[in-house]
Amino acid sequence: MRVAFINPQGNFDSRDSYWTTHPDFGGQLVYVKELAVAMSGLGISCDIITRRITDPDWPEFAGDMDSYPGVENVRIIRIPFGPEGFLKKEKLWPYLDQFRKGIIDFYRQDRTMPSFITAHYGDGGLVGAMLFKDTGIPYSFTAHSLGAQKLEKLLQAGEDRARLEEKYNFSYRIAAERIAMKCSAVNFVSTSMERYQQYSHRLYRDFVNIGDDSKFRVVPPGVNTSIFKSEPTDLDARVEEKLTSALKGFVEPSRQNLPLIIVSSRLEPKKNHTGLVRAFSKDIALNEASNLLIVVRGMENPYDEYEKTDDPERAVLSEIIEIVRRNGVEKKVLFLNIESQLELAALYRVAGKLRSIFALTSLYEPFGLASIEAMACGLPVVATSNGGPSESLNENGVEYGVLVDPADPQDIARGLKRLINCDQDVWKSFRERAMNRVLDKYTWAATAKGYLDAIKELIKNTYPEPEIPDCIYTGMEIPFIES
Ligand SMILES: O=c1ccn([C@@H]2O[C@H](COP(=O)(O)OP(=O)(O)O[C@H]3O[C@H](CO)[C@@H](O)[C@H](O)[C@H]3O)[C@@H](O)[C@H]2O)c(=O)[nH]1
Ligand SMILES: O=P(O)(O)OC[C@H]1O[C@](O)(CO)[C@@H](O)[C@@H]1O
Repeated sequence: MRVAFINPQGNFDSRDSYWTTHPDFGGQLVYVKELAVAMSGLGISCDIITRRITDPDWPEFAGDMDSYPGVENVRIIRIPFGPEGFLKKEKLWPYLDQFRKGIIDFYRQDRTMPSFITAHYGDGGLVGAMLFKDTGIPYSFTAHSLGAQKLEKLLQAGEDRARLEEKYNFSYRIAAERIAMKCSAVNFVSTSMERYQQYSHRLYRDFVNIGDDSKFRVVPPGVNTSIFKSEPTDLDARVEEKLTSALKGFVEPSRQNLPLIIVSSRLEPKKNHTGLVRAFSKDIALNEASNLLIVVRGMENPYDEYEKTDDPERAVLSEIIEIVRRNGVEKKVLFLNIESQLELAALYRVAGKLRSIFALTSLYEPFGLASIEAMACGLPVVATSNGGPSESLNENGVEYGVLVDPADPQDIARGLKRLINCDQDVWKSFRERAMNRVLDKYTWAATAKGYLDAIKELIKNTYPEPEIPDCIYTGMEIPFIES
């Protein structure tokens, strides 16, 4: 059986380039690669179909085809569409019909055809629906993140609706998501709260029935336990040196053995680095007892390198540095340039020796692979209560991590202090529970099986012609969606 994975954003290559260096290279890439690799291990031919990017700054995405070393049965197929050059995900909407045509041409020439399509994010979901209309091949929709929650939380944080539209094109995104979830054979969700809470948002209410069991499958994602594990690797010593030198550079000698609060997320406003930094900076008991380590990519000392700019990643960084300076905590907040998931995992293990913790205090987090990866390496986690962590860190009254309200700096500080100030035994029991939780519940092999069980069942069914508005083929006249 052949399964296609539709990801218009591009960004897949054999070396996982930029996974850590750009805000457009996030969890969806990790999810799709790991799922395809695990499914191929079950004998399925997997095609990751994505954008071909002709851009001297992004040479890794220029070829038609690619693959992962040592992995059979997974093809990365790149289809050119839109103008030349790298485009951020928010700018792809007008060109998706070209992508659809390119995919169909590819399969005609290749003389193969997928039996099933998995479509990812709103843009992939829209293309899945178009392909279904053209070919009758059923598709699943995996949202990864739905626009409504991101829009809502950014508005609550004080952002302006029209500015948000300009930057994120929410109207296109939400219209695409509505079509994607309506016409799919099934919607894969990472938690049942994603089904009942995220899909029940009023902006989706008329497009999907969350009470319809046949439309949803809860399939949790996984952690690559050959990378994220508690056993040390050869890399740990090098990362320990890197951490020690950063501590020496940023932090006073008397504070270099304090526990670290580690944050490692895309530098994106919804990840709420600023809320975390504010909470840390203002709570003296907290910042006397710990240092805050912010993982960055491609820069050694943001204190020297930052500047006021429109680039969103740099803008988040500028805000962080302003809060730190305003509160006089420069000697308690350090940055570390981490270049791969292997280094990230090593950092978590090495930091564990200082009794450190991991923080993910996003305004809204649909699932949050980052937190379960840190848990797999033995770090207790403090995470947002908005979204997936409320399910992954809590089940049947057992706490696998500490949940906090990301909109309330005092609550963030409370959650952090609970793990920073606790007895060694309490920290250890959080660590043990966290590691076991991941091994029991979050493996990519289980994710692949969950997808395949559903797919096998679905391809037996026949599907009605979907009602897809023709405007999706023509640059889309999408109404401005009010919040
Ligand atoms: O220095 C870094 C920092 C991050 N990552 C990776 O980037 C991924 C980040 O994923 P996640 O924490 O899930 O965040 P997003 O990028 O925002 O991913 C979206 O898609 C994910 C998969 O569906 C969901 O878990 C998220 O909630 C959703 O926001 C993780 O695998 C990290 O290991 C690195 O490789 N290196
Ligand atoms: O921040 P948003 O718009 O909710 O999008 C999350 C998505 O962004 C990415 O992180 C990068 O494009 C995807 O991997 C992920 O699915």
